[in-house]
Amino acid sequence: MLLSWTAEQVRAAERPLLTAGAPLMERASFALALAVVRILRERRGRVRGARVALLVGPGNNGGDALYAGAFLRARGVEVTAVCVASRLHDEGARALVAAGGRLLRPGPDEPATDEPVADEHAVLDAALVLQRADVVLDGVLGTGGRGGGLGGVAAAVVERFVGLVAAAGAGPAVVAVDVPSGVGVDDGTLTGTVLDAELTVTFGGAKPALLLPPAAGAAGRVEVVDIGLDLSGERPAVARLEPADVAALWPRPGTGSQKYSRGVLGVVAGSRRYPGAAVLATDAAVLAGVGMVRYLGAVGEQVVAHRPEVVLGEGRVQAWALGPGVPPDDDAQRARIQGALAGGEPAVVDAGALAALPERVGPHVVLTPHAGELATLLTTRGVPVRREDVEAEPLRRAREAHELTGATVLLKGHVTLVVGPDDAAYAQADAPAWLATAGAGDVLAGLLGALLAGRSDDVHDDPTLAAALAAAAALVHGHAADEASPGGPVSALSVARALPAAVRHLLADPGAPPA
Ligand SMILES: NC(=O)C1=CN([C@@H]2O[C@H](COP(=O)(O)OP(=O)(O)OC[C@H]3O[C@@H](n4cnc5c(N)ncnc54)[C@H](O)[C@@H]3O)[C@@H](O)[C@H]2O)[C@@H](O)CC1
Ligand SMILES: Nc1ncnc2c1ncn2[C@@H]1O[C@H](COP(=O)(O)OP(=O)(O)O)[C@@H](O)[C@H]1O
Ligand SMILES: [K+]
Repeated sequence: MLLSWTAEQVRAAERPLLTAGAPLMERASFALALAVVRILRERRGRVRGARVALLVGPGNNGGDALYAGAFLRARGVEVTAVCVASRLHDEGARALVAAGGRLLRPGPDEPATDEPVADEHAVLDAALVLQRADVVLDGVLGTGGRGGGLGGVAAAVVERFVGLVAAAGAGPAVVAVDVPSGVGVDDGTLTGTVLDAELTVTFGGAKPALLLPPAAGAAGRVEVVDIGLDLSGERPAVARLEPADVAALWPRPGTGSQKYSRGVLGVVAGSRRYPGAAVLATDAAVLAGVGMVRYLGAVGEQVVAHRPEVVLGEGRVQAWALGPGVPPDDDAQRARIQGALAGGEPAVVDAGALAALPERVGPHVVLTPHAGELATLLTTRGVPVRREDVEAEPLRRAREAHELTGATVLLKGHVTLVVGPDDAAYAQADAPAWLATAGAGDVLAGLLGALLAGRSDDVHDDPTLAAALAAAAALVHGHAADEASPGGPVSALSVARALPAAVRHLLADPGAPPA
């Protein structure tokens, strides 16, 4: 599991070590320099003679970059620090200069003020230094940053540099120091000017912005460096499940299992207008490995024609998947959905079922909206927001929906967020963008329903488990998309079809990357 901690948690964990004189910045900057060396070897074979440019802000984040620069000088790298703040980490700057590095000061401003930049030529010179480098280290702001993007000379230099790279069609590798400078470190917001990185080297533990959309998109690959912080007593702010976690959560049949003990999933989905949603949700549930699927709705014949394993009509179930392909004016399905939710079994509430949600439910109910549906849900409950507002602050909006409804909330997107009780939050980035295709959400509803049915007793005992199961379903969904068509387009049906292999691979070797 990849865990992240807030800036305050990390600072608190650093304090006793700094008091004891632990060389945290040396550890951080040395690891950072090694990451740069690896990239230089990959990019140009040789380290000696390479060019590295540092974007340096006023605090310790800039200090990390400067010390890393001094290490790189010792390996024969040409290092230029572009200092974009009036203050500078003095010892770091001295170390770099002593090692033969160069300091460039394109302007006097602070990193995020709106003051006009005095000298356009100096900005262009600095941007050219960055463009001509093999690697650029972004050390303007770290956990001391207040979000909202860069300003002043930092923004001017970064914008100019990005323009030069776009015009040239290629540029240096950008490595963010701890976080991409200017992101909302704790909430993952991304506004204003932020330099996109291909790698973020982060210290002590990941920060929420590295996992959360939209900021995570600017972070690239994330490498966590252990600098000796003890965060074991802290509750992580945001977690990301990895394959081994999913293997531990997935229900496996034993020799004594029979179909009822493995769990029965009730599916209320589809309509004459949208029969495909019922087919996809039931298909996914069967293929995810549930004991039995019961279908309730108007298109049972089509469901059974496609999946003869499915049983039609009412009966006992251990969990529900509700809502795919159910239009708002379908009174019969709406009544079934409300009846199902009244029964207290774990349930997935998707698409058309979101409008039938009672005022309050428990966390054993998992809502699976996309951003537009979450905006509608919040708006109907007195928080008027638009889809763009949800996309700008997905964690905050998903939390609001959890607080207003009591449900576990899975917010779909390129990164799928799950929030549950006790501030639990997961951010899963397992899906290729090809998965953004009609019907993919219906597959997720069936798949998650199957998982809830298989672990229904455990969810009854501890409803907070639903959040981890929802995150696990998002991971499996993404792996199934990769399995269906590695690196290429997928149809929702092919994703459902790939579920048995995706689950098999995760259970057999959870350490292996997706196909
Ligand atoms: N504390 C430690 O011992 C360690 C810290 N480390 C590094 O130190 C970083 C944190 O350093 P700092 O606390 O010095 O903070 P930063 O270097 O992130 O920021 C420096 C200062 O910039 C100013 N600032 C922030 N946002 C601004 C804005 N929008 N406009 C203008 N000014 C703004 C603030 O006054 C802030 O203190 C971490 O991200 C990490 O890179 C690492 O060296 C590991 C050890
Ligand atoms: N850019 C993206 N990259 C990866 N996965 C995505 C992206 N956009 C959407 N998805 C995933 O695709 C699925 C789409 O679901 P949904 O919006 O409900 O579509 P539908 O209702 O057509 O099934 C979700 O699981 C979502 O997380
Ligand atoms: K940074």
